[in-house]
Amino acid sequence: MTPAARVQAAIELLDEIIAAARDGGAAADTLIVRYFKARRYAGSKDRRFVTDLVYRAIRRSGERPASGRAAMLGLADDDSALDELFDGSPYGAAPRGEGEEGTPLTVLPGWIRGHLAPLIDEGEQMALLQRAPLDIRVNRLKADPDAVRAEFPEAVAVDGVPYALRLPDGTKVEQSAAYAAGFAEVQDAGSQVIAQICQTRPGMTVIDLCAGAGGKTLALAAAMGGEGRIVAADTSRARLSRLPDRARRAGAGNIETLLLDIRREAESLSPFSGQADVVLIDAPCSGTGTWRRNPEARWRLTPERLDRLVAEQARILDLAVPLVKRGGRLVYAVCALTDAEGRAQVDAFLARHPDWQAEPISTQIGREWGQGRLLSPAHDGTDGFFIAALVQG
Ligand SMILES: C[S@@+](CC[C@H](N)C(=O)[O-])C[C@H]1O[C@@H](n2cnc3c(N)ncnc32)[C@H](O)[C@@H]1O
Repeated sequence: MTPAARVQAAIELLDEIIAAARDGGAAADTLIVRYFKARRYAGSKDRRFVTDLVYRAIRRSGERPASGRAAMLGLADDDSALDELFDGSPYGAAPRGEGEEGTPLTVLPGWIRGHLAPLIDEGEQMALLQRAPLDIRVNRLKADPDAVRAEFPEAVAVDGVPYALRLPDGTKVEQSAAYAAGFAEVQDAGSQVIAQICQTRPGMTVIDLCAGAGGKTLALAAAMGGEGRIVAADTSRARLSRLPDRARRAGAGNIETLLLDIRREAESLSPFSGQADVVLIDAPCSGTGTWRRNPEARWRLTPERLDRLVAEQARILDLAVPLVKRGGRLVYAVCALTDAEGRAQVDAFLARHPDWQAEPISTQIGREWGQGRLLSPAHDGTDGFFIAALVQG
């Protein structure tokens, strides 16, 4: 493909990604794979070049662009070599029209700013344009950090997160011997902090109520040394079905999965009433804290969707209450930086359940925020999270 044809391909792909974001269609990664499957003439260099252009254009557009062409022209505004490729050559992008404007550089959709925790000021918001680091968690069920570090000599430790290692961007973790042997999992250091805050110990009964594919379940299992019981529950069969294989690879033999029927969760959970030493709610959320990793997700969130998520989080929190045994803890986490999902959500929970209180969280990561802690990309170098530990008074 000529350089100009690559620009045109990026424009076409961005058109598809914009439409999918607007209409709830497939994710950008999926659309990119499909696009190149149907265009076998594109070589690996073409694919890399086009994909890089697409993600650079997505990253600099907090607001959903009007079109793929507008998004690419916006990118070309800051890159004269790219601008010259709008040359009208065969298969290439048409030259810029008189007064034709590109999408302006924005970090976030305008409406979300007023919803973010005030700690996430404009300076902190800029960090959401950067690329996220690549972290792994050493699986202490099978390996020790020194052995894993020997396989990744450029890894650096993450302060306050004992089993986390930060790797150079592009490290092929999933092709490493350490990964194949179950010695390491890819996991953001902030996610590892959530598991730490759960303070799970061998012999406990633990319910991971929104377990997904089990990223945090596996970290909880590692802290339990394989002793005790972990129930990994979720309403998504697709996500939950990935957990048994991951658990086997990690050597975690004490995890059971529980598929929940949405709105009938209480029925399936009733056998665990008053049983759990720890319930973790890693709730469905806006994902604002992970927008560095999923920049296109900024185009999918709407005020209405945010309201629905907040209501669902409150419902799940209330579902968890009867499961926690006397003296047990409920850990609530969202990878979100909005107050409605974090600080205000927990305040509302405590108002609904006056016999519950928040426990101080002892970790050097993050900042105290309301009755919990806020981790942010700018302050902590992790994904953004709000976390609270709740106990019955
Ligand atoms: C943030 S994700 C969990 C990620 C997971 N804990 C991990 O570490 O990889 C939120 C999960 O909540 C699940 N979920 C949504 N509504 C739920 C409900 N009512 N009960 C349980 N799980 C629910 C979603 O299917 C999704 O997997």
